[in-house]
Amino acid sequence: MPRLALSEDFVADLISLQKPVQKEVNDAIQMFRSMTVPQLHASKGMHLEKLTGARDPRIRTIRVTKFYRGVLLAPDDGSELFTLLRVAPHDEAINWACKRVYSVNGATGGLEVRNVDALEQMETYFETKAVTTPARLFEEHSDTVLRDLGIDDQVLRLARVCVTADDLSVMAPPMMPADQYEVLEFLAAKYSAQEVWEQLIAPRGQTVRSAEDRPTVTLSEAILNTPNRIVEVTGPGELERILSEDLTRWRIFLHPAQRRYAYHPGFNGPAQVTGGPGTGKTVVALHRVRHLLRTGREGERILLTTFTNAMAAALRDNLALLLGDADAHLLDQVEVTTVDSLAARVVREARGSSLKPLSSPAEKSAWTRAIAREDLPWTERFLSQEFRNVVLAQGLRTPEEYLRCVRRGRGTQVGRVQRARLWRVMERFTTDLASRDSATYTQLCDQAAGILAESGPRYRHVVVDEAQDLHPAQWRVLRACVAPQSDDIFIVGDPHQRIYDSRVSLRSLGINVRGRTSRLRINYRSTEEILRWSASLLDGQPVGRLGEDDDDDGGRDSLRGYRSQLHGRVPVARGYASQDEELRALVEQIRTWIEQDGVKPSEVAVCARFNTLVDAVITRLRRERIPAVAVKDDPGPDVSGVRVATMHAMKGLEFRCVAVVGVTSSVLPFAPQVTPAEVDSVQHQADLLAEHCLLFVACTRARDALAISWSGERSRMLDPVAG
Ligand SMILES: Nc1ncnc2c1ncn2[C@@H]1O[C@H](COP(=O)(O)OP(=O)(O)OP(=O)(O)O)[C@@H](O)[C@H]1O
Repeated sequence: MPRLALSEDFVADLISLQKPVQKEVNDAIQMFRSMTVPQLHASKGMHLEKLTGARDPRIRTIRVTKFYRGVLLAPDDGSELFTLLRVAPHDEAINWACKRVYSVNGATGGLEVRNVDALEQMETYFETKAVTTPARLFEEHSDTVLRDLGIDDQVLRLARVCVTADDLSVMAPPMMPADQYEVLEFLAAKYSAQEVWEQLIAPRGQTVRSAEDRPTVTLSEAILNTPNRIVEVTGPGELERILSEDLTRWRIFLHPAQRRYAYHPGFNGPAQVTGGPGTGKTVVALHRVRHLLRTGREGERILLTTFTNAMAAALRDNLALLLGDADAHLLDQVEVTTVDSLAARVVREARGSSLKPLSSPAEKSAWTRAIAREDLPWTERFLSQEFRNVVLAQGLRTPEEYLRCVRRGRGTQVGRVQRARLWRVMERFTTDLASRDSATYTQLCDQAAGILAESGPRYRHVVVDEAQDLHPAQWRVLRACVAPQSDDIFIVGDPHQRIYDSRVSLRSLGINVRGRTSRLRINYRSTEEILRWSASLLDGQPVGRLGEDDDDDGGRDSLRGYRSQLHGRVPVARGYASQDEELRALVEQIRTWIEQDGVKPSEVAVCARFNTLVDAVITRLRRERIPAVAVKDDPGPDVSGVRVATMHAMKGLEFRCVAVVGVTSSVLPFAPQVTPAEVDSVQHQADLLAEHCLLFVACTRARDALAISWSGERSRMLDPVAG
């Protein structure tokens, strides 16, 4: 019987087909699998055909419907493993198939494809273009070094005529083989050959450094070496699972960098994956949960946390999708929640009744009460930050501890006498709240961490999404939930998306990820144009590493090597004389997206800094007969209408088109949110950075199109992009 594998491109084609055609494809595949190889070749129905003019002699087509053809790679290594490469209308399939050549990457041993016709044209073009330029992009690397990294003859010739990184990007996949392109991209970004080896080749299991010494890899071995782009159909239910209607690519094909951590056989302690927006960190977290469930013991419990209840609901749905029917019974072993909800429950169970979490305005009033009748030099904001960022962050319990502590992350000096006064005010604040059966969320976490530390761990594994915004008290809850052991905590997050004021030294909290960290660099969500544009909003901003505050080595994170393989329009940034004009232009923009570009209203989002503008946008859109809904009302996926939200509420979401409105100097940065430098210079920097990150988060939600606007004076935060 022939064996069958499906390529990523085939799966993408299949997803885009109408249901009846999908069914016909499914039927054809079933028929294919039920025949022997000789029957297959003889079958009139299948019409397995060699193509005249195909550049790769192993390429065949089969008949799927009257109009559609499947493109196959037939084995030439004595195996019976066929790979379905595409399914497309007849002419398109033939045209595509004739130009492709499949080969085995010399370093990764994976199967790769190129558009050989297009690359040959590029060779002629760049050879002529480069004649007058002696300096070449890869001149510091010898042919041997490039070959050892998997670069083959044709790609080597092309690499030698590249003068700039832009020359290389013209030949991005699907034109150039993806693994080889990635190597060249890293070298062009000034990674050394050694770093490229360590980051791209060694993780694929290659141990032999020299290309000359490596054994030959057969076609079927190469197919099985490419789980990031090809999946073999194994058991009888497997095909149905792959073809199921909820099919999405992230469930099947992981980038090697994603797979390496998601399916790591076992970390000897906490592990961490970072990466810019859209690099698939949540996807990795979900696959890690699946791996832990499949390899763990029966009944072992897993805690999967994220930042908001809406995100927890989405994570739960996606986990159920990933597990599918086959592993659905494992879902009961996973609790998906926010750390705050978990903490509130732990406290409620311990007290026998719940504490009411305090809203921000109620907290401000409580501080006002605590300082009433005293002539103190501190504002409510200063007190609230001191309580949250020093007392609760360090879990201080007594005035003596507070007197002795190092006030990490605070830029003001506070002497002994002042500390004693501050402690009294904070004590009054907590007593007042306790008498009202109320507490801030951070207090709840602080209490829950204490309760859990005494009662002992409750889970075998903890997996944390959106880790960048967790407060030390929340980390203590997580640390106490699971005993220190192998695979105890798996963390994913992006310090460039830190929009709440939480600086943490994970090491000091007993979560040491040293030697078990990885970074993702390919963005699967947005176009390269949106990515570059958004990343430059953070140019020069001092973004610290995830989980390291200034007391660690204070190193900086960076978006180096962060990129997308998708391309589209450059974002538009435009100012207007009045808000009315700005909203009129917004309506026009949304109409263009929906009516001309065919985008569904629910795939369009508008976001603003505050709810007042969110409400104004909704009213305006509805007045113009464009359906609009507020994200905070939690519209399900079936509700139509443009999504409108504050920038904070955009965290973790994604849309095809995003408009960010009201980006004026008065709201970004928002002065009341930024501690004046003279009050606390360290806090000032942290607050300003959070404002920059907020705009960055909003912009990086866009997949295909991004429009930014303002009325009146433009925010200075747009200076790097708007000229
Ligand atoms: N291997 C993959 N193949 C195809 N699509 C992927 C892959 N990994 C992630 N994606 C898609 O990329 C998008 C972003 O993924 P995800 O939300 O996991 O990224 P993230 O890094 O958590 O993003 P953010 O930090 O911006 O919230 C999603 O649409 C996801 O389905």
